[in-house]
Amino acid sequence: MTAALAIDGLSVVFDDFVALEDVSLTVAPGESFGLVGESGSGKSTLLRAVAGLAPVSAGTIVVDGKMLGDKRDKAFYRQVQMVFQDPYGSLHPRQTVDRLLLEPLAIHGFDDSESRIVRALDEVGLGASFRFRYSHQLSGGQRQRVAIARALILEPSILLLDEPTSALDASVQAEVLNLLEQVRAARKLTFVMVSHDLAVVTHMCDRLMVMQHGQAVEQLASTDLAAHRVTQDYTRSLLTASEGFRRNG
Ligand SMILES: Nc1ncnc2c1ncn2[C@@H]1O[C@H](COP(=O)(O)OP(=O)(O)OP(=O)(O)O)[C@@H](O)[C@H]1O
Repeated sequence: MTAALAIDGLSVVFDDFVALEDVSLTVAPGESFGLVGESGSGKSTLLRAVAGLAPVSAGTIVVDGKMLGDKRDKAFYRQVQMVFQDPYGSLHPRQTVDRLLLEPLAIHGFDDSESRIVRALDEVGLGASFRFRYSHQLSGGQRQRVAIARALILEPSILLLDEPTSALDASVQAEVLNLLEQVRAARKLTFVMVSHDLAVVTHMCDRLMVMQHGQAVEQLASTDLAAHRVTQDYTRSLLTASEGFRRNG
């Protein structure tokens, strides 16, 4: 079976700082793959490199059998969409939800925008009453639903999710994670999801990669992480830290 995403020997260097070094991973179609690791370990850089937002210094990225070059074309963004952590920064505050959803449809030349916008709002649980509100009038959770609708409206097969709920309150976080799970199941999407929260990744992802200092420490199934079947000391220390946090928190 052709992998949804195959990364081989990927390195990203900013000036002389090595943010990613020789990272390889393969994600199957319909799989949900997590990236975990301490702050600065290169998780976002990996997603950004796939999306064409970080410079690839070495290695290859193949999406659905197609090797990506330096520039991403329009077809790539129909296939791969990214959802960022901060729904305040990623949506223009003075645009209506309608305008925000129309923009990608116009760029890609869709002529059935009316029905697509109605369907997208419904799919993310917002409904028609939100259509002509401005994004600055929405809560963080509602904004993130709009960001998800905007990502889904082009019917991508892969979503790159960079800490999609970590800017939200705990209860809203759970709602948005549930929404993401629902749309993944309904549309048979492939997810690559960054989170600093091991519980979120264990819950949402089939497999995950642990990263440290821009390198892959190990890859394992979420069930193995949950059962503490890990091989590397660094992964063990992440587990201990997250459990300590939970006990004290
Ligand atoms: N455009 C850039 N120019 C220079 N350095 C960068 C750039 N983007 C990222 N870095 C550096 O690369 C390293 C990895 O950053 P990255 O954002 O990928 O980490 P992360 O694991 O996602 O961390 P966090 O969980 O805090 O978001 C960091 O040291 C960061 O400062």
